[in-house]
Amino acid sequence: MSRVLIIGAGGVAAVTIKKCARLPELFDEIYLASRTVSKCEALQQEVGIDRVKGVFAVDADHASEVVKVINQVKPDLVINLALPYQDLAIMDASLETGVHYLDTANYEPKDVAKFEYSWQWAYQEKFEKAGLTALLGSGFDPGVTNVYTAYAAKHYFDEIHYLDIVDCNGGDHGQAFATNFNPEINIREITQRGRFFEHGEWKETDPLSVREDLDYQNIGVRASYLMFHEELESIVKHFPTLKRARFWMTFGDAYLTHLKVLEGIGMTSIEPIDFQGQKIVPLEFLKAVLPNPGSLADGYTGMTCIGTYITGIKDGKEKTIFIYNNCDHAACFAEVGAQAVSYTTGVPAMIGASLMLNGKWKKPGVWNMEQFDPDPFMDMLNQHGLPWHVLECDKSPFSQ
Ligand SMILES: NC(=O)c1ccc[n+]([C@@H]2O[C@H](COP(=O)([O-])OP(=O)(O)OC[C@H]3O[C@@H](n4cnc5c(N)ncnc54)[C@H](O)[C@@H]3O)[C@@H](O)[C@H]2O)c1
Ligand SMILES: N[C@@H](CCCCN[C@@H](CCC(=O)O)C(=O)O)C(=O)O
Repeated sequence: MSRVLIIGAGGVAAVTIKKCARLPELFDEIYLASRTVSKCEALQQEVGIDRVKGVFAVDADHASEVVKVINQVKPDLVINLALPYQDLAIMDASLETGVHYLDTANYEPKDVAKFEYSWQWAYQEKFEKAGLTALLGSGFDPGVTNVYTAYAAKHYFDEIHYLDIVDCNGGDHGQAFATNFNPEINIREITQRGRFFEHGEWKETDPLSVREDLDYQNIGVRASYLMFHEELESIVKHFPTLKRARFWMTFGDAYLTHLKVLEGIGMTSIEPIDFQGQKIVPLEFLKAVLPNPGSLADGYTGMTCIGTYITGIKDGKEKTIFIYNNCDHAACFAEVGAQAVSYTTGVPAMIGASLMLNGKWKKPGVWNMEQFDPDPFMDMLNQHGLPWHVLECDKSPFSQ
């Protein structure tokens, strides 16, 4: 019998909770806590009070508040689906109360747009000594892309050398400009300098300055831009044979034009400004005027295609494979009332939690997804709405 506490009640949490609720043999008691308790109540109504046993208001910026909720619920596992700013406070609370931990995005300090694993990896010894498991980045990217890499290394190669993760949202939500997950986190990520790993060192590029036109399965050719994404950091550490690792995301011209204008006029800044006698952060204000990502789901058409190209050596010969998933926005809406970006994150969070609860992915310490056996995770992706495919490629599709 397992009891889980989910923290956060946004787009991703709404998918995870619905998926967990369908597996009573693993998630027999589900509790939900978030800053705004009315959002938790709405989800409880939707999913059913028999499955979501209790809801709580919590400010997860403070470990002491999370500890209070954990002590009331006494869960086996905390699933952190709030924002990256809360990761450390929730990890501290998990340690204090002796509860396992899972998240989907690595820690980022609110006042510096910088995300890296150093802060969370520093908890390794504490979790190990406490006999607790912390699973980091159980979304799609990071998450499934790490598992794809581990699966390829295990089943397709003797040694992997080149990795390119590609993330295409080929969908149309009909809005002039909107982000598909938390706008503040999304825009902070996209506007950073690009970074990739080559021959043992990290190299930087100007933001979105390197482009490849790539052909995505069931979508077509899309402009794809080199960016830094957090899974690169853990994957190059855990697969030291990699000579190069890069991440690419697609953006349309209209999206980039809006972003350029917003940046140009200072609306993406995280530096507080004075506004009518009050301090406000322009990016937080922008978040308030942009559509709520969850609201995009109704009427969203098209698909995402996220995958990993891997080139390496098998039996002395070089080869390239592409492992990917297509996820259809409208099908996600029909199934759980969400769009595909929330769905592709929320389902892997449920799968990571399942494997922790059934003991297949349980080991004291702090772990990235690629450090566990990929096979049970890959099986569950096929069973729970994110089927994957492996293409053997004649050659790598990248021109650089
Ligand atoms: N790995 C991936 O593939 C991937 C992809 C998309 C999003 N994500 C991550 O998923 C997480 C959730 O994204 P989302 O789109 O659902 O965001 P969202 O903004 O829709 O939801 C976040 C939720 O957290 C709550 N929250 C915020 N601050 C809080 C606090 N201090 N205390 C308690 N609750 C708080 C909000 O009220 C909201 O309910 C984010 O960390 C995001 O970075 C990961
Ligand atoms: N899985 C991604 C989700 C973000 C997709 C971002 N692409 C933009 C492109 C929009 C456009 O070109 O119109 C999007 O918001 O979908 C992640 O991990 O960050």
